[in-house]
Amino acid sequence: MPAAELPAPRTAAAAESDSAPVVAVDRVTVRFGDGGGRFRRARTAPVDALSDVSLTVREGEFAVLVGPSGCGKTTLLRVVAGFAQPTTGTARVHGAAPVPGRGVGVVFQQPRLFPWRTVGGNLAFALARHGVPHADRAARAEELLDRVRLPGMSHRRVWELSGGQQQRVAIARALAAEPRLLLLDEPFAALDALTRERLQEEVRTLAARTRTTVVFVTHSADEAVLLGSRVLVMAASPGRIAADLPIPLPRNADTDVPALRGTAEFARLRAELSAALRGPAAR
Ligand SMILES: Nc1ncnc2c1ncn2[C@@H]1O[C@H](COP(=O)(O)OP(=O)(O)OP(=O)(O)O)[C@@H](O)[C@H]1O
Repeated sequence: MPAAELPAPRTAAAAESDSAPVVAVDRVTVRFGDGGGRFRRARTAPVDALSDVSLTVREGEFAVLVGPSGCGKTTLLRVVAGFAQPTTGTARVHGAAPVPGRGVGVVFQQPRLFPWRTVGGNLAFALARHGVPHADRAARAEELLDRVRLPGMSHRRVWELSGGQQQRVAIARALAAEPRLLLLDEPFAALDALTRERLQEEVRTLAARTRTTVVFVTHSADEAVLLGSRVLVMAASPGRIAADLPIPLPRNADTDVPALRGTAEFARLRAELSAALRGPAAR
């Protein structure tokens, strides 16, 4: 579809600028290694994985963190999830210090499912932790599988599924707790190119339909532009946010996502992001 035929975009700026902050990261520094090892040779210089990072993600935004290896993307996501504590500064999710698993769904590069349980068993475990009564869990698991396009797969064993199907189950498990915030750390990096494209399209549509706030980590500029309502370019040594690019592509539940990849606007934004990744601020 040529860019001229695209429906008017509901841009990040227009739709989310006045919505409530879901994530508020304020002047966060994370320093690993204090150089205080007991033996001189074991001492290493401290690493500022993040230095003075501030970030606000508002309700309904799809924020993508992109940047070179070691620039602190995973560390920032772990701080927001409550898995890592800032050395200085504060992180807040819905106004409170983040507690792992509370109101936040997390998806990692590897699906990390229980291999001895069925697909339904994996989802039932997550639903139980979320307080869903036993009698309701099978029906809820089926609903979740519908949402990730795996209907009727509840009785399958995890090892019977492809990598892409396992990652869909991991996404369904993250959705089990009805999170208002979804954090994804390179969830498609281990998948083949076609599966990856399909899952990108599904996650984009799912987020648009449910208006879930998302923070997504990737190395891929294509993935960042396709998925994000906004892309945060990070740079290393020390880890920091070097640029914040709005992505004014259409984001509705019925947007034809595959067609977006072929538009002139997508190509323009992709070039803009590449320039930002190579630019002086990102070095
Ligand atoms: N637990 C740790 N102890 C010491 N250093 C760490 C630890 N975790 C991360 N680091 C360092 O912090 C920096 C940022 O790491 P992080 O994993 O956040 O980067 P990243 O951008 O996610 O990298 P990648 O894209 O390769 O996954 C790196 O220099 C890394 O070596």
